Formats: sequence, structure tokens, C-alpha cells
Amino acid sequence: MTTAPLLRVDGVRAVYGDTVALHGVSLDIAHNEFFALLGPSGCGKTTLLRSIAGFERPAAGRIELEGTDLLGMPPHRRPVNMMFQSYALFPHLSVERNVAYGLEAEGVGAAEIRRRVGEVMEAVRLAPLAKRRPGQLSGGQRQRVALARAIVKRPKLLLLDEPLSALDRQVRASMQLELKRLQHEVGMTFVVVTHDQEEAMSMADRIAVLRDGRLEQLATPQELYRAPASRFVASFIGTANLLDGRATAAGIAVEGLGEVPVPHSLAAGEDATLVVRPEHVVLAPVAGASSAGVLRGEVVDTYFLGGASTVSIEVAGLPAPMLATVPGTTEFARGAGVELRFGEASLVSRDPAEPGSVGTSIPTSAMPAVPADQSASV
Ligand SMILES: Nc1ncnc2c1ncn2[C@@H]1O[C@H](COP(=O)(O)OP(=O)(O)OP(=O)(O)O)[C@@H](O)[C@H]1O
Repeated sequence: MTTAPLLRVDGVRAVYGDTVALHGVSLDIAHNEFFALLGPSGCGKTTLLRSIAGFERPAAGRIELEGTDLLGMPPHRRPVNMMFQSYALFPHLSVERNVAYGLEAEGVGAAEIRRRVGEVMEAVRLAPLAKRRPGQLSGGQRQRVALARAIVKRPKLLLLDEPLSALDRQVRASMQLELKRLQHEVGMTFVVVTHDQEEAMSMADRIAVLRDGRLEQLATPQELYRAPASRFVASFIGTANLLDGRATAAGIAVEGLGEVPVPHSLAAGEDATLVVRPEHVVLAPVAGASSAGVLRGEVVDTYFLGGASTVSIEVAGLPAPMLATVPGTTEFARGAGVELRFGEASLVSRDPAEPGSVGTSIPTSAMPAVPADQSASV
């Protein structure tokens, strides 16, 4: 038996003048899920979030929370809270008064307010700063106040619009973990809007990737990475080597490269793109005469990233350099000749405007053989 979703978005279409911001988006969000709406600027993420909150009225479609129609309800009556990018804190009120404000406005009793505010201040680790004003806090601390204020009202659904965008890189990374911990601790459903794929990947249970007002793929971060449904998702999520080609009986004939033997169910001649993640490109020094199925290239550059390095390799016939991830201590001299093999890849249909096409992850065993000791340095 599958449990009913908390939120059901069904065929939501949103229009501003002659711009169609959402072309009939449908998705379900489960109870206690950490859900991310991800996509490039202008893809419709904020419009969808604002439609759920009640600040936009869709032209068509339904939005239901536990089976109850939300669209007929004004924003303040919806059991939904939204945390804005700007945080919108009251500068003249202390942290605890900012947090208590919404409960006071609802007429909750003083003892109950004290108890609930105290609990939430502990949860977001703000208790020692309770008497300060927003102007006396860091960006990360202000963000916690905004979160506390949204959580204290115990909404069934908390909507967060780019919640970490005002924070610098380091604070962002720690707040990602913090948000995830908090969501788990308060047992609330979070929907986060972000254009940062790393942020979505690190926090969300599931991610809806939007593109030009359409849902491109809805899956767990792992599924999006391993089996992207389109060329767009493959390039938007993580780094990918995209090799365009055509299906043949035995694999994919990659332009400029020849046939890569991979299993697939495409008709011969159909356009397809092979997606190879950099960590699945295995490098070895050139040894002896070239053999069939083994690619050769020349190292263009190596980018040291600490624990790992990214090596950029020019391969004759390919339009862009291939990227390979190797352990950070491995040295690859510029100009060195290397052999490349693919340990794993996935296949997507070539047409980028084809949502819903199903990505297939191809296991290592089905790819050209890669000896275990191929990550040697040159
Ligand atoms: N109030 C508005 N009036 C007219 N067009 C709008 C309005 N709000 C959004 N749009 C347009 O609707 C589309 C979707 O916008 P939306 O803000 O939902 O995108 P987004 O994915 O959240 O982008 P961003 O990451 O830049 O905030 C865009 O083309 C945008 O220009």
C-alpha cells in the first residue's frame, strides 16, 4: 500500500502576460520529505513555490494538501509557511520577539508561546542570542531566526525560497547540514527552491528538475546522477562528459570516436548521448600499440582540488576535452599521452526537449573492459 502524499500538484499552469511560467506541472510531495525544486534562472521554481503558498494564482490545475484544495484558500489560512530570501525580520524586535511574533498575532497564550519559542530557539541553536536584535547578528544567525520564526508556527509544509543564497560559501555548507538536521528533528516537510545543484543534492530526499516551466525529471539525487532522463539533466547535475552519437546494433557510434559497445533498447540510427561521469573515466599511460576500443588523448591541464584532481584530456575527433577525476596525489603532466577507458556510463536520448525519456544506467560489466589497476600516474 502506498501512503497518500502530503501535497499534490496537478497540472499547474501559470502565466504572466504572454510568458508561460509553468506548463502544467504535476508532482507529489510525501510527508516529512525534504524536497528540492531545482533549475536554472527563470525555469519557474519560484512561481511554483508562490503558487503553493498562495501568492500566485495558477491559470489552471489543482494543488491539494492532504486531499484539501489549497487554491480556494487565502495564503494566511493555508497550513503552509514560507521563508523568504530576504528573511524579512523586524529590526526593532529582539530575536525571541521576532520568533514569537507570529504566535502572538494568532492569539496563542503567553505560557504556550514561551514554551514553543524556547523549544525552537534550542533547535536552531539561538538560545544564547535571544535578546539580540537582527542587526547584531551574522547572516547565518539571521537565517536561523527566520527559520525559527517559520517553524514555530508548526506548518505542515515549510517553503524555503533560496534559503542560503545570502550566506557566504563556508556558512552555506554548514547551514546545508544544519537545515537537514533541523528538518529531521522537527519532522516537518520542507520544499526548498534552489538553482544550486550541489545544494539540492546534499540536502534533498528528492529533487524536481524544472526547465522552461516543465518538469524534466523527478528523482532522488542518486538517480538523477546515475540515470539522468535527458541531456539537460545530465549536464545540469554534476559534471558529465557528453558524447553525442547514434545507436547501432551493438552500441553507440560516437561522432569522431567510433562505436562504443553499450547495451540499449534504441532503434538503430536513433540519436543518443552517452553520459560518462569524470570519475568513471579511467586513465593510464599510453602503452604499446593502440588497441580497438581504447581511446587515446593528450593531457591539456590538471586542476588540483585537494582530495582529487580533474584532468582535462584532448581526444582527437571529439569537440570538447574529456574530463577525468583522479586521486589528488596523482600527477599528470601537461602534454602526456594517456589511454582512457569508461568504467560506467548512462545513456540519454539526444533530444534535449524530450522530458520523460528514461535514462538508463549501464553497469560497469557491460562497458569496455577496464582492468582494476588502470589509475596509474604518468
Ligand atoms: N511578476 C512577473 N511578471 C512577469 N513575468 C514574471 C513574473 N514573475 C516571473 N515571471 C517570469 O516567469 C518565468 C518564471 O519565473 P520564476 O521567478 O518562477 O523563475 P525561477 O526559476 O524562480 O527563477 P530565479 O531562479 O531567477 O528566481 C520567468 O520567465 C520570469 O521572467
